[in-house]
Amino acid sequence: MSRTVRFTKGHGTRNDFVLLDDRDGEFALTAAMAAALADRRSGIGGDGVIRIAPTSSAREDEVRAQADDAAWFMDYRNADGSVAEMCGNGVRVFALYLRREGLAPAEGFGVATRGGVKRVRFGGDDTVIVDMGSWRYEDESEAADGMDALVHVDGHQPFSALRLDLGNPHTVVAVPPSVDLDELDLTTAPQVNPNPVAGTNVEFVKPLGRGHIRMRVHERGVGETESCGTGICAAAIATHLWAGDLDGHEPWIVDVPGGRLQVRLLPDNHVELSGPAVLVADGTVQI
Ligand SMILES: N[C@@H](CCC[C@H](N)C(=O)O)C(=O)O
Repeated sequence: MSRTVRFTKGHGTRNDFVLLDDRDGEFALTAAMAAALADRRSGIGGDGVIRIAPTSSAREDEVRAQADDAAWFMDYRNADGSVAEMCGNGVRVFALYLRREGLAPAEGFGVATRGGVKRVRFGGDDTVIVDMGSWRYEDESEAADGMDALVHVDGHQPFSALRLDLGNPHTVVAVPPSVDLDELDLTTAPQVNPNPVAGTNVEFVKPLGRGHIRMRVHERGVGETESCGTGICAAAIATHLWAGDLDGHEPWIVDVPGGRLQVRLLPDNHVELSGPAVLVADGTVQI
């Protein structure tokens, strides 16, 4: 059965999403539906597709359990249709949509995700600030010297990297001074060792100055994107760990091809992401 659904196209530093308004919790976002909508030629186009649904209507028990803290669930799928636990840019666009529609308090609120409840608030000029929760090492025992993986990109010696969990998996590469970040071929997925069973997002980082880095990212389930909020947080955390104590130099500034975001490292391993979100267009689509 096909149905007509309201959609909004939005982006956060050019990491773009198709938002589907399912405020009554009436349909499921399938892999095929997400991939078709995200297709840039035959669909609407996006790095991901987000269904906006009441948390109480979620199929997953762990998500429904968040309903007391977060009325709305960000049901996220990558452009290839795969499910992701969390999306740092997506949650900011999602929050802006809820505010515009009057579905959530303008002063801030919790958003339910597969990676737990994320608290959002608004700055000026459609800046959305999100407490991404607490990060952890993928494997703390392996990460003693700040590196616990190797990443292979065509034409280069393997790069050392650190695996971090921001709700979703990340592998952050410290790009050596001899390698030009812009020259890396990210048209195919970098090979990561140890091989991550559930896949990983891979961030390539260069320092620009104290508390300031530049990053490119290859997203799991998408390919190279112009920005990735969880990846930006992972990159700032990894660089902070590699650099040692940089107290007094927060927030971190992270430049990506799609723009600039800020990251604050908070107590209890919490990390806060802040940057612009934009709602571009509204329409309806048959699904
Ligand atoms: N673009 C997102 C991350 C989206 C999910 C990711 N591709 C995954 O599969 O984990 C962000 O802004 O964080």
